[in-house]
Amino acid sequence: MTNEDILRQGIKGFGIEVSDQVISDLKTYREILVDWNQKMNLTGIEEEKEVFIKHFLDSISAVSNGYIKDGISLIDVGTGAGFPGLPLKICLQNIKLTLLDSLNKRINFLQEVSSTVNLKDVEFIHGRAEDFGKNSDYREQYDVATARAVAGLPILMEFCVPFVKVGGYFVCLKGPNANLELEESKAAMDVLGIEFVEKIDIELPNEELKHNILVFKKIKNTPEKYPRKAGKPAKSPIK
Ligand SMILES: C[S@@+](CC[C@H](N)C(=O)[O-])C[C@H]1O[C@@H](n2cnc3c(N)ncnc32)[C@H](O)[C@@H]1O
Repeated sequence: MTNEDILRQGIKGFGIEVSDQVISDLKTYREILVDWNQKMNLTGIEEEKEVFIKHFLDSISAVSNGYIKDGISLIDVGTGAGFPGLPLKICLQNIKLTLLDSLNKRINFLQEVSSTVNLKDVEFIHGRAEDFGKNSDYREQYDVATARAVAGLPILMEFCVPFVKVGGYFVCLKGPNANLELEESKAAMDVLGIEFVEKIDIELPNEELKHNILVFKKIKNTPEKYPRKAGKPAKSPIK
């Protein structure tokens, strides 16, 4: 199977129609990623097949069970080189996407990819989740918040949940320790106003490591006190 076949079939396996344009846009994304990675640290992997599976298919797997779909508003917190937000947007072009990261160089990269592949309705924010989660233009404005590889779960909840509307979802991509992290996050869930919905096991082609998606539903408004000031959630996670 060619790398392109792996990508195409993988996306179809998550229930998404794949046009030639989507494949071509993802290939362009990888080329810009490899190019900019020579000048700044964006990713540890560059090889085409690895990027397709570990970055693109892993990101797109977040559509599983339908919480992320065309037309919703989504904020990707600590998006780095755009994962999972940007591959999701390339596949589902009517998502209203906000990409947030505290490193400005990464934001410049994301703008370059988005304009090259002609994405509409993407907002780029250079800043910390703790600051923007207090800003009324962003607070409780999103159908879904996502995050991958940003922080331990209780910290991540404090970063992400303030952005989600009541009735919306926090969809979090996690590795093999998801169950343990979930156990450690009970207090944060209570305080921030979410309930656990489900853990989805994800299988990716040629991948031995288990990936999980944890889904939480927002059931009440997050108290004004949260998120606490920048640095505080990581220093003393809610317990
Ligand atoms: C390990 S990278 C992961 C990037 C991407 N989500 C991925 O899966 O490849 C973590 C990213 O989170 C960002 N980050 C960490 N803490 C943050 C915060 N409090 N607010 C915003 N971004 C943050 C970092 O700048 C970095 O780009």
